[in-house]
Amino acid sequence: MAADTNVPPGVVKAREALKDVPHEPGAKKKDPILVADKVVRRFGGLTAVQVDHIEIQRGAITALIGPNGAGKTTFFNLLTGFDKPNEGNWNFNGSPLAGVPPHKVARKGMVRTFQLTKALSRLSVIDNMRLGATGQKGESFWQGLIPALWQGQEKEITERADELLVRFKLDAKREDFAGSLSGGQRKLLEMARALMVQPDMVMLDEPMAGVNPALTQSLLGHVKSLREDGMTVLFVEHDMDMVRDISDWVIVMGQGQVIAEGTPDTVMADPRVIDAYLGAHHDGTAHDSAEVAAEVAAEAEGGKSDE
Ligand SMILES: Nc1ncnc2c1ncn2[C@@H]1O[C@H](COP(=O)(O)OP(=O)(O)OP(=O)(O)O)[C@@H](O)[C@H]1O
Repeated sequence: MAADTNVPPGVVKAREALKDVPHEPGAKKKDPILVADKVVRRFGGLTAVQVDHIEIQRGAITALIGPNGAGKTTFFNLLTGFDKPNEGNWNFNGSPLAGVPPHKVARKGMVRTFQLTKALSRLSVIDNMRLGATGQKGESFWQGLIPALWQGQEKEITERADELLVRFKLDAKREDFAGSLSGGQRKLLEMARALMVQPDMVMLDEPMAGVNPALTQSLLGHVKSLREDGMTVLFVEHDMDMVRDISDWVIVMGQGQVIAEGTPDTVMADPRVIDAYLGAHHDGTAHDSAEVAAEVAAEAEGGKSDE
């Protein structure tokens, strides 16, 4: 069979790496960049995360989906050092990361995006980018500590920031307050900021939330370009169109656990996944599967306008 010359090399590589991976929770990958075991996070009596085993394929785009309250954000926070687990271990690029603080996690090459907070909104776009070079979320950290960290590398950091602003078409907004950007431009800034540390893996928290349709394609294009640049992407998203469009692999969480894994089409047709969404949102009345699938799709659509 002739190779499809229109498929970008990053996509071919990711598909090849995942083609024989079984579609089951905790499936082993050919070349995992991240491997986590027995990660548990409890809040009082509630077990928010209880992930037995998870592997993320290097160079692929993996979506982490699941109904509200499934534990996706908590799991992201644990992996990136912003929260501490009750139990569990994980390795990134072969080095253990449990207990490592966020800025060190970022320097090891794993970085997550953050929604722009109030403090960050009051900084200019270029200052947000410079702050991204520390792998820090910002907040109280930026005031005192940053200038010291910048000494000697300020020029290099600013040059990289400016290059990224051009790539993400935010250069005209360089001096504007980040708070003045539109929803979509904020998402672009969040992504550009994360790239300041030159990561191997980027974790995106709801990259499409609040994005106007005019910027949707541009955002999707930027996420796909990360894969073409050899980066691994793990993202949490409720927008099922986006999940279907850009993911090589989908991992589904339900009640803190991984309940399904596979390619987007397999996962979205999986009765366990449909049940998990219905269990979280509906009264449990029996439906036939076509009706249920339509409801899940409608919920995903509705979820978008709620954000
Ligand atoms: N700091 C906290 N204190 C107490 N409970 C928490 C805390 N953070 C999360 N939880 C609870 O843990 C569970 C998992 O929440 P989490 O936000 O991780 O889910 P999610 O899958 O990201 O949901 P969503 O899609 O709505 O963002 C929820 O029941 C939530 O109420």
